[in-house]
This record gives sequence, structure tokens and C-alpha cells, in this order.
Amino acid sequence: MSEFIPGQRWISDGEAELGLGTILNVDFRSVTVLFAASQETRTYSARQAPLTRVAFGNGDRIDAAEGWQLNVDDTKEIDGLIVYIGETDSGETRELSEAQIADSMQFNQARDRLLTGQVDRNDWFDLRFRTLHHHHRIEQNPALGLAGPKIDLIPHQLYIADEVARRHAPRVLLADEVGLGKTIEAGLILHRLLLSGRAERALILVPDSLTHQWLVELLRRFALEVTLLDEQQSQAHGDANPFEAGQLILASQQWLFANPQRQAQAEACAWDLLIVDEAHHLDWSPNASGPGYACVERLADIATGLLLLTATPEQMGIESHFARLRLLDPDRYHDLARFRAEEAGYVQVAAAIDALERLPGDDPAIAIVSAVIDDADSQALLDTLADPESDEAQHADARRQLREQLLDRHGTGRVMFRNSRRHVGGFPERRLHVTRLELPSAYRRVLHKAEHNEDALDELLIETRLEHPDVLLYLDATYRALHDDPLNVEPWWQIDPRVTWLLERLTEIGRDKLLVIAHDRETATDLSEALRVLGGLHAPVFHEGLSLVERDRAAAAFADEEDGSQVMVCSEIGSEGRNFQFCRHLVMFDLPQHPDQLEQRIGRLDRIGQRHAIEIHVPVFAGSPGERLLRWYREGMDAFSAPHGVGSDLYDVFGDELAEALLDDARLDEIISETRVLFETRIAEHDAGRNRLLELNACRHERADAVIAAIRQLDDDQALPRYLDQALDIFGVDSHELGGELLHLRAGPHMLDGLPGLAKGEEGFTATASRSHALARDDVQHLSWEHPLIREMMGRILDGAMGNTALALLNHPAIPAGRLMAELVFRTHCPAPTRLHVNRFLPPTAIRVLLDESGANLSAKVSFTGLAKNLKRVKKAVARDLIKSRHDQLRELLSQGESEAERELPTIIETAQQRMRDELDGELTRLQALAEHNPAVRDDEIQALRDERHALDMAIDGTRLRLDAVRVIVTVDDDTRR
Ligand SMILES: Nc1ncnc2c1ncn2[C@@H]1O[C@H](COP(=O)(O)OP(=O)(O)OP(=O)(O)O)[C@@H](O)[C@H]1O
Repeated sequence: MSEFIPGQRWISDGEAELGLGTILNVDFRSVTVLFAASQETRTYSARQAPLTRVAFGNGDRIDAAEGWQLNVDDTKEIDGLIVYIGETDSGETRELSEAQIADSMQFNQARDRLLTGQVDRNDWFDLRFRTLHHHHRIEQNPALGLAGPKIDLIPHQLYIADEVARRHAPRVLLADEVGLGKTIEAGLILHRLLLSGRAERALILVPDSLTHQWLVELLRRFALEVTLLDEQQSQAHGDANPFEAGQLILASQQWLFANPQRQAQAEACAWDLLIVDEAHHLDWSPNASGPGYACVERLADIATGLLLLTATPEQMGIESHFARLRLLDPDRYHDLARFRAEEAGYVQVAAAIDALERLPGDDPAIAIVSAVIDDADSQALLDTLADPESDEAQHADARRQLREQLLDRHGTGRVMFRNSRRHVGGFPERRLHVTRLELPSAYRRVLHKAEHNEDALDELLIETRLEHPDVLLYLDATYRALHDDPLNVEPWWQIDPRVTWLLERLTEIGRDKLLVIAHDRETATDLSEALRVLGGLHAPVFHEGLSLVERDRAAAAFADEEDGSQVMVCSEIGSEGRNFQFCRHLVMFDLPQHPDQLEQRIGRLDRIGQRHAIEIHVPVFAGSPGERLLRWYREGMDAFSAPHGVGSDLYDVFGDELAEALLDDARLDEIISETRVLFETRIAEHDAGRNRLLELNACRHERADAVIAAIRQLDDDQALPRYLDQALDIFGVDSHELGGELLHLRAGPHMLDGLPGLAKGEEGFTATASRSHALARDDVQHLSWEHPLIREMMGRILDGAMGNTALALLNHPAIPAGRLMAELVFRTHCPAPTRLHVNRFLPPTAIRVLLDESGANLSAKVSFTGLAKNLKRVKKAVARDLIKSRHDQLRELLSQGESEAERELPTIIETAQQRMRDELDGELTRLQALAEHNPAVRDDEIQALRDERHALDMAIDGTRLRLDAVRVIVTVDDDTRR
């Protein structure tokens, strides 16, 4: 029995969480202890108190109640209390009685916990060591942040995500053609930045109609929980800034742009990343910018990173496109004329890249390449490539490097990424079905009037309050506007033959689904009503006037495979960005006026995931302006066959003239042939210049392949299921195999609280480590090293004390019983701001040292696994007694282990530094060379990289070792019973 004296410090064996206790009273039967930090008092039997005396040794660091720290050098005893002697942080020698130690002092460190008799389970120690090992591996993996999301591995998306997310403060325009996965790319970039600590806070601004879709995509595919903010939610925060309500905020553009007070609140926050979807709507003109553009401009100024997403960057004109580029980099994009001139030069760059394929052995090709390059290293590469003496491997290497340099140094690629169907490949065919219908007499009357003369048309515009040429193109809207006309008494859909035609199409396609898009929201609403009245069909409507909930309900009613509606009716703007690729029939009830809008319509169906040819049905009235517009689209630019990316150019030139020619066939013929000529010229120019460069730049296949290979390696990592098994067991999560590689996880009765997705008494979730199985079902999560549950478990182990002490028995024929061994795990600790993501070069690294009683280092001879499988558990109380009885020996081994581990530290530091320098110096050289040619490389980007390199150098240099975990091993005889 120990002798208790008031003022001594003890810790409860059974309730270590009570903290450091102080003996208050002792009599011959009982001892009373005050645990001041947790404000608890306990009285124990003096003979069997489950308490361990806290006694520090040389080298330990103690917190004094007065707030200072003592580094212990020596001890003495006065009246039964230990007095520690040592130095404070300021170098002063002081004494500290144990009674004056801070009550709040934590015993999380392995050494303190061990010496105060707190031992964890052996399997916890095992899991801790394995966690360190896997964490070390995963943090350095080049696919970090890209392997977890539940997506198909599509090269162009992964290339963009990898390229953009590795940049300091990425600011880019993601401009892939409609439906190629810009949302996925933005999600991947965000995910990687978050996982690597390069971003913590992001604001995502999307059109009202897409908020829910984003919310769901971010959750299902990226396991990211975002806060969806609207006015109601914001008001619930009272005076507090609602944008501080979460780290990832999703908000509707319409709501924010209309609300200056909320904008001010958003601007008052710090954002690492701002994402703006459908950015072509940001209204800008040389004379004035609209509230949306102005709001994004201010936020873009504050936010470190910026992603603008649009499939049709030039829909609002080239100036407006330029204005958006300026949001990304105001210094680079300040002069529109210069921007245009640069674009003209892209033809030569593209020609030079193509010429590389003809080298060596083609003198004109050398001249073409020489005309573009003007720096020494490119010239050296060209010399190698042109030299017939170089071998094939040298040629290939020089060609590849030169190609990269030309793209990097002379192209647009750094700020804008645009993939097209043409080079991504594998997209379905588009088939156009046009039906000519008779004009109903009411519509014919209107047209007749308009055709009459210009004054009559003006009158019609005044009377209907419609715009020109809408009044001619959307005849149902015109009819509705003329409701005072005594001949227009019936609803338009009663007289419009497109309605019966639509009903016939629906019957014809059987059980297939069909999406209808109409220009006008009223047309959409009325049409839905007409289908109900005339065909008995439930056709949900989807337009900008509906609330979010109504819109999502409509989309869900349409999407449901079993019980869903066969048809849905959308307005133009209402459906932009939505995913309807489960449907292959599109009806364009009328035609939009801008080719980009036409492409946006088709893009609802023609998206990644579409498995069938797309059937585009267009009803037109014979001889009407609508039919003339159709001719312009078909004959002028093949608008229905594929996206060509030049629609904006054509609209800019011919849009106004076309509007004037909608009643004039002869004029229309001229416009169509002029359009065709310009179409072909532009296609040829774009193919030769900018588009060609954008295309070459949008996906560099070697890089994409390397990223995919790294992801696949993690996908196939056999260590994951083993680790998961062990971790789930220890954390108390129940897991059941469901077959087909599926696992159902739910909280067990003793689960440690706060694990993501799991709460006691709740359903839990189904998950699989197989990417293909996860993709096949919406309700199945993708298990990977990046899954929130696994990250949380690993984080808790690494940040906490779990399993950092253990004691086990070893029965070994060659070692006599009663011998002691210490298995020490040291961990590198490199304090650095998270944004440096120092882990990519030096993740916490474990050094294992196994010492026998005499201090001999056995680490190289006896592996962790080899030893672990021969160890036996022991009861906690026995373990505690064993430790108490061997305190001095253990202290000795701990300090010796530290010296052994320290010997390995310099090599670890050097290797990490080398890796960091190789990577960052390479990137710096590349950026500097780029900056000479490509003003899209910002000075601050280069400076930031230099600063980063310097900061990393210092941080890695300051790496220290810490004892992370210790296992005491005691040898026993065969017949030892415990
Ligand atoms: N890698 C992928 N794996 C699985 N599904 C994907 C992948 N990429 C895209 N998709 C799916 O394809 C559809 C189109 O992708 P997304 O919405 O990101 O395209 P987008 O380019 O943003 O389209 P839009 O131009 O219409 O805004 C979505 O349903 C998306 O979930």
C-alpha cells in the first residue's frame, strides 16, 4: 500500500478522464481525492485505492498552476511531496512542488500516460501504428483528393482537376462544352483543396434552379456537406453573419444578386474559393455592369481562388467573355484589342505543334516551329528533334517537351479549359426530326398583319408589348397577348396543332421519356395543362418562376423510373444546367434565337451518362418565321448535329439581320449563304488556332493517365479493407456484408460518438470499396481512404491519445521470463500552416525502435507484424502493476529510444527537402519560362510559389521527433497464467 499525503498528485486508474487529482484527506480507512479540473471528489478505500502516483522525471515538462512551464532536471522530496527542479522557458531555474502543478495538465503524451499507468488495449496500439503507416502513404499519393469521389475516371476531368488544384490560388474558367462535367471538375478541385488543407472555406453561387442539384452532387459524389443559404435561413441567424454558418456555403445567384445587404455580409467573410456556375449570365457590357457581375467582381477580389463555369462563354458576346476573363485576372485581361490580336497568333502556334509530328526530316516544319519559339531551351529541344543523329527515344522526348512548352508558353490554357465532344469522343449521335404543321388561322392572321408593312408590325409590338422578333417566333405568346381580340377566345392550346402533334409523339415513343422545352414560361405552364386536359397526362412543369422545392419535386417526378411522369415541360432558362440524360427524346416546342441556347437545350440530354442516340423533335409551322429560323440553324451552321463553338460569332454578325429577314425568304436565303460561308471560315480558323490550342490544352493525356493510374492503385489497395475491419471493430461500428461487395455499416451499442453518417439507433449506410458498384447505385457510398468516416477515425487516432500506450506479454523460447522490452514509435512533427500542405513532402513519419532490457536495438531484426502476432493480452490492472514496478528501467529505455530515433531524423528531413525542392523548383522554372511568353501567368503566382518554397524549407528544417506511442513487452514462460 502506498502512503498518501495531502497535496500529493495522483491519477484515477479507472477514470483517467477526471484529470490530475490532489489528495485532500487521508485516514486509516479512506483517502479523498479532489479532481479540480473536472470538479469531482472521490473517496476510496485507502488499502485498495485504484490510483497511480504522478511522478515526473528528468526531461519532462510540467505546467505550473501559475501558468508557466518547467523542464525538469532534478527532484527532491520534502514532507512526502515531490519538488521538481528545472528550468523555465525563459531559462530561469525554479522549483515546483507537486501541489502547485496545474490541475488542467493533460496526460495525453505517450510517455506521461505510460508512467502514470494508463495503458490502452493492445489492438488499439496496433491500429495506431497502422494508421500512421497508411496516413503517411496516402498523404503523399499524387491522387490525393481525387480518389475518393464517386465518379467515373474520365481523363479530361481528372487532368483539369489535377492541373488546377495544384496551383497556388487557382483562378480559371471551366468552359467544357455542355454536359461534359464542369460541375464534377469543380467538385474535384474543391475536394482536393479541402483534403490537402489548401482551402477551408468556399462559396458556391449557382442559378436558383441548380441549388438542389449541386447540393446533391456534392453530397453523393464528393461526400461534402454544404450549407444551403437562402433568405429564410439567413434570417434565422438574426444579427450574426449567415455566411459564417458553415465552411462551405451554397447560395442562389438570384437571391444574392438581388440583395445588397446579404452581399455585404458575404463580402465580409474570407473565402479560399469562389465558384460561380453558369457564369455567362453575369451581365456585363462596355457601358455598365449588372448587379450580378458587380457582386461577383467584388467577391472575386476577396476570394483567393475562383472557378467560373460556363459551357457557352461567348454567349453574351466576346466583350462579355473578356469581362469574365478579367474577373480571373484583372492585370492580364485589361486590353480587349490586345486580347484579340493574341488570339490571331494562335494559328501559328497550332501549326507549329502540328509540325512537330513531321520532324525530323521535314525542313519546312523546322521553319514553322522556329517562327514561333524564341527561347534557348525550346531551341535546344528543336535542335535535338531536327537532328537525324538523335535516336528515336530522344526524338520522342524532345517532341513531347516541345509540345508542352508551346502549349504552355503561347496558349490560353492556363486560364481557360475547354473540352469538346469532338476530342473527348464516345458521345451519342443526334438525330433531328422535323414536322411541318399547318399554321392555324389565328396565327396566320397575326403574321398576315405583320407582313403587311412595317407600321403594322410596330402596331403589333405596341399592342402585344412583346419584343421583336419574339412576336413573330412565339406565336402562341402573341396570341395570348392579343386576348382582347374577339376571335381569340379559346385558349391557344386548343387551336395550336403542335399540342395534338405532341400527344401523338408521346403515344408513338411508348414508355420512353420525353422532355419538352419551350421558350416562354407561360407556354410551358399552359402546355402542361393542355396535356392534362387533352391527353389525361401528368406533365410536371419546370420554370424559373417556381420555388426550389416545386422545381425539385417536378424533376423528381420526371426522373422516377418506375412511377415517374413520361413527359416534362420546361422553359428555356428554367432547365439550364439540369441533368436529364436518363431521357433521350427532346421536343423543341419552338426554337431559341441564340445558337448557344439551342446547344444548352440539347445539352440537357446529351451529357455524360447518356446511353442512347438523341432524338430531337421539332414541329414548325410551314412558311412561318419559326421555319425560317430553323433553316438558318440547319443550313447556316448544322446546329443540330454537334456543338461547333462558333454560334456566338455567327449570332453577333447575323442576329439582327436575321430578325429582319424572318418574313422575307429572299433575304433569308442570302443570310443563310453568308452565314454558311462565315461558319466554314470560323470553323477553319478556330480549328487552326484557338480551338485547336484549347483542345490540345484541355487534356494532356500523359498526365491524365498518370493520375488515373494513381487512383486505380488506391482503388485496388488491399490494405484498405483490412484496415477498415480493424478500425470499425475498435470504434464500435457494426458492419454486415450484404454480398456483391457491399457493406452495411451502423452504429454498434458501444460506438464512440460523433462518427460521420452514423448515430446510435439510426439506420447507418451502405458502402463499397468498389468504384463500379458504388457508381451503379445512388444510395451506396464509395469507401476509400478519403471517405469521411475513415478520415475521421484516422484523424481521431492521430490527433488523440488512443492506443498510444500498451503492455503485452511475449512467450519466446529463447528469452527467459521476466525480461522487459520497449517498442517505441516516434513520429515526425513539422509545425507549419495547413495551407502549405507540408504533408505532401513530409507527412507524419513513424520511426519504430524496439529495445530489449539491456538497451540493444532489435528493430531491424524483429518486424512490427512479426512481433505483434506473438503477443498476448494482459489485464489492465496487471499491466499497471508491471509498469509501476519497472518505472526506472522504462525511463531509461525511453531516453535511449529517443537517441536511436534521432539518428534517423536527418535522413528523413533531407529526403523530404529534396522531394520538395525537385517539385517546386521544377514548377518555378516552368512558371518563369511561361511568364516570359504567356502573360496569363501572374507575377503574384510566381512570388507565391517562391514564398511557399521558402516557407516549406524552413518548416521541414524545423521537424522534430515526438514519442507517439509505446508498448511495453514482458516475457513470460509457457505456463505463466495471467
Ligand atoms: N466522371 C463522372 N462520373 C459520373 N458521372 C459524371 C461524371 N462526369 C459527369 N457526370 C454526370 O454527367 C452529367 C453532366 O455533368 P455536369 O453537370 O458536371 O456537366 P456540366 O458540364 O456542368 O453541364 P452544363 O454545361 O449543362 O452545366 C451530370 O449528371 C454528372 O453527374
